[in-house]
Amino acid sequence: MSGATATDSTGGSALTPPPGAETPVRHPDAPEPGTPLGSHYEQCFGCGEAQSHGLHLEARAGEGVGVTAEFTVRPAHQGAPGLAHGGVLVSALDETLGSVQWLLRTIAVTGRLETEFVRPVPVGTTLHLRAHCTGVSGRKIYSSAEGRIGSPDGPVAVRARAVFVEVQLEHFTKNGRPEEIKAALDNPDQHKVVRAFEVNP
Ligand SMILES: CCCCCCCC/C=C\CCCCCCCC(=O)SCCNC(=O)CCNC(=O)[C@H](O)C(C)(C)COP(=O)(O)OP(=O)(O)OC[C@H]1O[C@@H](n2cnc3c(N)ncnc32)[C@H](O)[C@@H]1OP(=O)(O)O
Repeated sequence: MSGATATDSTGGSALTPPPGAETPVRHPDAPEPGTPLGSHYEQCFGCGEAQSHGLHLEARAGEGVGVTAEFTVRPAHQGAPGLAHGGVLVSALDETLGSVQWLLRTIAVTGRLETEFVRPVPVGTTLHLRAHCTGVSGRKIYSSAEGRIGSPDGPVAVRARAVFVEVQLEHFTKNGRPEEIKAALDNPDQHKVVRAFEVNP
């Protein structure tokens, strides 16, 4: 197997766009670079402003099909004493990579996500994240991300690559728990988000 490219059940290279993948195109109505993207769902663990247990990650539109985000590691995020839990860092990367959909105006969920932990991230650190789309192939959206310590030019602490798979709104209405689905559909702000993704609720 030496030198072979890792493959998966999809038959292709897992995390890099396959030959013939389309170059991602920023949607003409995507928010201007620097615009805060807000939350796609107020109870989201990654970005929800009403989620008291969440990461409260704040993402902004970047250049091209990219985003930037900040996440500050709090004591509740520890794995080892004084250091961020790896799974929490993966969540922050997942959320940042997911935010790229705002620029494509597509709803997609994480299919695969690979993370490289380059350095430990102490509690109190603000992680400066950026992510961009690297290719689109059918319903598969390929993207990559990195997180830097303390500033956008700080040392790299984490890197990730992912494949998101485009879904319809029914993905959530059919699979989610009825009480949260109802509350979300009753919330006018949620409808605005869905419209921003060009999906009919
Ligand atoms: C009520 C109101 C709600 C409002 C909400 C609206 C706003 C929301 C906005 C944005 C939401 C984003 C939320 C962000 C949160 C952060 C991101 C997360 O953490 S998401 C959670 C973790 N992920 C999952 O829970 C996925 C669980 N998995 C699945 O549901 C399925 O497996 C899914 C959808 C990923 C694929 O299932 P299939 O049946 O649709 O897929 P098939 O038709 O077989 O494949 C389509 C293509 O995708 C590839 N594919 C399928 N699964 C793949 C995978 N796991 N990895 C890579 N490729 C995969 C296949 O090979 C195929 O490719 P070929 O067309 O043949 O080239």
